[in-house]
Amino acid sequence: MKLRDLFSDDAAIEPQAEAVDVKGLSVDSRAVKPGDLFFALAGSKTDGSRFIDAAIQAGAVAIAGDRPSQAGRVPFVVTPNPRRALALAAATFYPRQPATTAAVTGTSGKTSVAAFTRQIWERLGHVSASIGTIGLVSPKRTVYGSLTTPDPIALHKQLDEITGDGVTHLAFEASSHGLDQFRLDGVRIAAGGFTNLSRDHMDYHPDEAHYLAAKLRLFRDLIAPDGAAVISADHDCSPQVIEAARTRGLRVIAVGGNADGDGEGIRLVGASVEGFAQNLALEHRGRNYTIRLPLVGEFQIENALVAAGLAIGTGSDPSAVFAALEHLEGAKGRLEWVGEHNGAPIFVDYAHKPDALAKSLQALRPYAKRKLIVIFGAGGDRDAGKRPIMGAIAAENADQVIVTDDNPRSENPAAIRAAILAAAKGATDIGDRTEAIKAGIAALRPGDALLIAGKGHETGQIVGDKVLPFSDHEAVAAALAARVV
Ligand SMILES: CC(=O)N[C@H]1[C@@H](OP(=O)(O)OP(=O)(O)OC[C@H]2O[C@@H](n3ccc(=O)[nH]c3=O)[C@H](O)[C@@H]2O)O[C@H](CO)[C@@H](O)[C@@H]1O[C@H](C)C(=O)N[C@@H](C)C(=O)N[C@H](CCC(=O)O)C(=O)O
Ligand SMILES: Nc1ncnc2c1ncn2[C@@H]1O[C@H](COP(=O)(O)OP(=O)(O)OP(=O)(O)O)[C@@H](O)[C@H]1O
Ligand SMILES: N[C@H](CCC[C@H](N)C(=O)O)C(=O)O
Ligand SMILES: [Mg+2]
Repeated sequence: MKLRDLFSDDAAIEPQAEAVDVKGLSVDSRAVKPGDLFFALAGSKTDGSRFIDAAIQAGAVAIAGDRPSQAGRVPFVVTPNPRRALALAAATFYPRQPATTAAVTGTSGKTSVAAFTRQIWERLGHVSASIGTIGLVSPKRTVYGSLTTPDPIALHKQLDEITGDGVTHLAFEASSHGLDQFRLDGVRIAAGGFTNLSRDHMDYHPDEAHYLAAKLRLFRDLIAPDGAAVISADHDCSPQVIEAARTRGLRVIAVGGNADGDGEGIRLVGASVEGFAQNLALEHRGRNYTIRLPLVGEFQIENALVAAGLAIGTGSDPSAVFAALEHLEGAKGRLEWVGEHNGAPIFVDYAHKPDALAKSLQALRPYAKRKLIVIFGAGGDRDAGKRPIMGAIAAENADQVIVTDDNPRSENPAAIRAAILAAAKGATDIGDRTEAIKAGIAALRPGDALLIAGKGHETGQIVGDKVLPFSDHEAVAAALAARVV
């Protein structure tokens, strides 16, 4: 592809460089291949412009960045926002995208909403995929991904491939990092969803306002002008998100108890727990629906309604969409029942931030007639401020707390646990997660319930720079099978 064709008019390209043939795109000098266009990006740890020489040495035929460089040996494209230019170039270079794409943002629930939206579309007969924290899930390929919102090159390569596979419908997660770093600016988004907002990623965003502003980019800048915005209406921040969507002229579908059931909204009229399912009464366009949602956890109602809204907002028939909710399966490790001991259920959940931990403990309270036990930790090299907050939430919402390790990374694991324990009176400290799980299960008596929080679908324990194989699912299965409990 010609260099000129990869940029919009705001990029300055010397006329003699316009026809340079670009064979690939790269943002990492260590991954540059001959023929690549290298984007020099200012990052959080270093600055890509320091690696321009290395990129040229590796075969880069052109460089793009916001400051002209002395590199001189290959053409340099000056563009005011290189990260956004990269996203648009990636969309041009890998041109195919599923015809219908929905994105979801919010502090919690993105992975679940993306999975639910894919399942609803699938049931309605569309070839569907989802991309996010648990990777790419599509009929022809399932690929683990390390980022919630992949970088634009990986993202558009994947969109192009799955479209070639026949995928027509895609739901994907828009993380605040992804939005802030313009990773998804090249995607044609027909509908965007918003779940909720609470403390997260305070190691990246300077404050909550910056965090919310990143999320609002989905509605302010990215959804197609004739697209839909599906917004959970039950939070303090909901009016602000709805306002942003209305200002853009998007079709707003509010969902939840505060939504308007007479019109576009999906109103939650009532909900009751029945075993491991919930019965919902809904109203949409003045019609009433009764649904059995086969999922544990009040928060899954919000996720299911946002997913339903995304399907309706992209043209699916409401009654078929609501009927599909009766078949939803939770995403792996999201308040997932993984076994029982002495008749007490054991759940694995990905709650690794304060609000999620509170919500999942509250969701399990109805299943613990006696004691609710929780095992959790906090990641190293991540927001340290959340540790005591999570400790206090566990102490308040559970009857027995075991603090353990969850990806200590470069930090001292005992120090992370100590920060949690300081706010969790009476908690037990068991660093080794396998031992903690054994102890939690051994403590179970009839009428109890156990929550193992923080790792969800993860299959490794990150200690230092090593990823040691570990899964909560396997640790539970091993403890139950070995009858050590
Ligand atoms: C903090 C963050 O978001 N970092 C992301 C960002 O890296 P960066 O640009 O800040 O990297 P940097 O190390 O400062 O380097 C700057 C530039 O120099 C380049 N470089 C660097 C060294 C070298 O030798 N040569 C070279 O060319 C780098 O490739 C980069 O382009 O852009 C990179 C490319 O897109 C991402 O891989 C990287 O994600 C890192 C690995 C990461 O851990 N991100 C996490 C925090 C993240 O994005 N999480 C969110 C949210 C999770 C959730 O809530 O679910 C996600 O979407 O996954
Ligand atoms: N709507 C919700 N409200 C509050 N908590 C939720 C909600 N949905 C999920 N959770 C909690 O958050 C955890 C993560 O859920 P999920 O993976 O769907 O969200 P996410 O936004 O993708 O999270 P992440 O950013 O970590 O990938 C769940 O295991 C549960 O504890
Ligand atoms: N068990 C994990 C969760 C990480 C979730 C990820 N989305 C992030 O915060 O970057 C940890 O704390 O290491
Ligand atoms: Mg996710």
